[in-house]
Amino acid sequence: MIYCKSDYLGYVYLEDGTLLQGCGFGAKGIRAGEVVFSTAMNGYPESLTDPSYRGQILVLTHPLIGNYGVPRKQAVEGIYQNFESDSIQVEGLVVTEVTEPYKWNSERSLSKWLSDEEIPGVSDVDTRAIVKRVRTEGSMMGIIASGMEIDDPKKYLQKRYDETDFSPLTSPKTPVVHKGRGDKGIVVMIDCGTKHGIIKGLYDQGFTVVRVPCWFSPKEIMDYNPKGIIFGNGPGNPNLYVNQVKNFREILEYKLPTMGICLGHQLLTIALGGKVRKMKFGHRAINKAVVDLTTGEGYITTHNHGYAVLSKDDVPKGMKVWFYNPDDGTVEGMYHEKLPIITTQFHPEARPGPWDVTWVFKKFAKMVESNG
Ligand SMILES: NC(=O)CC[C@H](N)C(=O)O
Repeated sequence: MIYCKSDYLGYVYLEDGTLLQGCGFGAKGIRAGEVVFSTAMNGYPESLTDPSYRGQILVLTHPLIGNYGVPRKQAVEGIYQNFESDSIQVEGLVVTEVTEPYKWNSERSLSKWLSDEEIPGVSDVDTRAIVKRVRTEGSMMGIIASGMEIDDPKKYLQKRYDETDFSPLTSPKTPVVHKGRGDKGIVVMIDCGTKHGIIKGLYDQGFTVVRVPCWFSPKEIMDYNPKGIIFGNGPGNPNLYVNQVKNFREILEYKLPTMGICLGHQLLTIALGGKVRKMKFGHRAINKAVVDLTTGEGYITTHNHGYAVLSKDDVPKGMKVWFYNPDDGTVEGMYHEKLPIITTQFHPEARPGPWDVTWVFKKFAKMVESNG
């Protein structure tokens, strides 16, 4: 019998039959999801609240998680400065060891935060064993159980991650306006589950950012008379966003300066006739290298994606590869030959990673400026 600080056990079950026993922490409960891992050593408040993690059980490879606790939410013009959305988005969290916080601005412990938001956590399992399975077999469904036993795994694994549309859970129901400090005008962000870091990146350029629901029609979007359009990040399989892709095609006809980030990069690829496919286990980290093909420069960037434009063969006509990942050749950004369209698969807003590529927002602002 293992000793658990929490006094209750926890389990992680992988769809290939692997069962790990550890300790439960956070809320008692049982949830299913796609099992994914991130190698980020810090930034768990940002990662856990990133809506792109909806439907996923997150395994963190760094062995000590929780050291700096959970800060109080701070917002400027409705934009969170230290969280990516209102609440925890992951289905569950798996770590090696969960620690008590030692930081002046910590409001509560990681464990308390998970309890408050009814999210189960499991600690004291060999996270390397899980990562090795996922790396060799590919991403798979799994179950996390905290303070509960998994009676019949099949019961929980009916709903498949790849076939589920999570955007109704992560997109705002009505438009949200973040009034800018400058006079750069309005940009509309089509929000299927965006990170607040992206809104901040645009706001810092002086724009008023209007976030609209992911299913808004081109007319409803154009009624704002936007100076630019942003397709943000979001959860799930991009190939399920059929209606949005149809709308995007229509919006592209207006030839406005357009930027796609992560899911937005994928949806723009599909809208323009390219292909987005599932990766074996994805990129989730804050230290992924990308190379800018226009300058030859390399950058260290934040990633969270399980799908991608896998090679230049999948790039749509008219688009050029802008960035690629030197480890596996994934296309990590594109630009249009003639139209003002740029995309990045990585996260230029960085949070919680390095700020090497925040200049992408400046580039977008310049595109808007020169479009008049
Ligand atoms: N961060 C994102 O926007 C992720 C996009 C998509 N859900 C993927 O996993 O590839």
